[in-house]
Amino acid sequence: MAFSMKQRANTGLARKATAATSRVPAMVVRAVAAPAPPAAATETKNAFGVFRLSYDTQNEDPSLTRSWKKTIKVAVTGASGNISNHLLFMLASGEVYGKDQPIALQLLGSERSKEALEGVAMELEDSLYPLLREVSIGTDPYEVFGDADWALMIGAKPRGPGMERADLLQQNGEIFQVQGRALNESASRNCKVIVVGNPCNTNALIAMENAPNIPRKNFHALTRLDENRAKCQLALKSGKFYTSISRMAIWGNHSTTQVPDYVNARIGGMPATDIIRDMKWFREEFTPKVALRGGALIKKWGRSSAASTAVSVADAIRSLVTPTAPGDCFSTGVISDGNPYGVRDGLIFSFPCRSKGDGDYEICDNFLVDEWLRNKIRASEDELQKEKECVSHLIGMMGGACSLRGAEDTTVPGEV
Ligand SMILES: NC(=O)c1ccc[n+]([C@@H]2O[C@H](COP(=O)([O-])OP(=O)(O)OC[C@H]3O[C@@H](n4cnc5c(N)ncnc54)[C@H](O)[C@@H]3O)[C@@H](O)[C@H]2O)c1
Repeated sequence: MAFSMKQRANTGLARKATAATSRVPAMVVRAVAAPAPPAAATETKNAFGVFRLSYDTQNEDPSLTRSWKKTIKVAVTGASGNISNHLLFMLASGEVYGKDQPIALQLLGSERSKEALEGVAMELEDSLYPLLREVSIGTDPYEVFGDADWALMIGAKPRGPGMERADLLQQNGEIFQVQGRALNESASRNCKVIVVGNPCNTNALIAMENAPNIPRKNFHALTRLDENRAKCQLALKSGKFYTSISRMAIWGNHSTTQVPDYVNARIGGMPATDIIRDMKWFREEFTPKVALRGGALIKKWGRSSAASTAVSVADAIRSLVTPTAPGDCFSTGVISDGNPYGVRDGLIFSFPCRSKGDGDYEICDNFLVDEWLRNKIRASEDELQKEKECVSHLIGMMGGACSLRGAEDTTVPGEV
């Protein structure tokens, strides 16, 4: 296989970075705004495009590439972190977007993870994936999101000792404000965005509100891991294989207020409650087990889920690029505007959704919401509203007061 590794042209970088500077972010400004001393200029130059791997398609066997689609650009943040360490190789292998879908990976890291990011690029190069047409790395989101068709936003800071949820919302919220603006400026106008970094619902809201040029519908918060965990518990309890489980929806926030919906779940096409005839188990074991699964894993393993999270990101993408089976659904946190369940507008809220496989989706409108479900959904909605008020200054909203300070912590310990 022929390929070449090229240093990126400096002129293009300088042009874009300067344009970005005039528009805001501290991250970018630091790198290029002021008349920079020579050392800083060199650093900026090297911070992006150290690796740019492009295969020479001219001399390739056309029988291999003739049926391939147009290359898509996938930006990934937190690209040298634990989740990405699994996900990037799944993306490059073709098992997510399809075996006829070439991709370009555009990887964003933080200043601290620059070296590690180079290591990731080297690993990708050495893996010789034919569908991986290009790898580029950087620390400037305006550059890295350039023309991205997908943005998988995984990078976030972990919660430090003694840090409250409100502090985490602020700290990571600022990252998503900057990156939302960068998406707005640089990404494809129909970029699909999946936010993984926690607190993912509110981070997705912040990114969305800072990216008015991209449709609000295109922003997702990852709740697919919660769905997969719920399916696993139903499979274990019923003794049926997980592929027989359908309509397993997660409602609300990716926190312990999330609502794994056993009311509408099916096992082998039958209501789950007809197969597992134990309402006490559903309410007192199933529901908390799913919501607290992340914390339980950390206790056993000493770190938060990475491989299963990567699998769930892959599942979330596949759910958007392949048609949903008739009657089934997938869970994803999306904008609540105009939803059929009376959840207030303006929140990123997990709903049961379905897709035609064109990258878009609609919220399923035929889920039964009984009183138990309604009360749980309302509690998660209230929590998301409070989170929104805590970050009002990051989304151009006036007058929000953060009532989460000192409140009960509903985030799985160690998950953020
Ligand atoms: N939604 C979910 O279901 C789910 C599940 C598991 C983990 N998570 C969250 O995913 C996030 C990542 O988890 P991980 O295990 O990969 O963490 P990690 O600490 O291994 O990796 C995070 C990476 O992000 C980078 N980073 C930090 N700030 C950045 C910025 N401003 N721009 C770009 N990169 C930046 C860090 O340098 C680090 O390499 C965490 O917030 C975690 O809580 C979400």
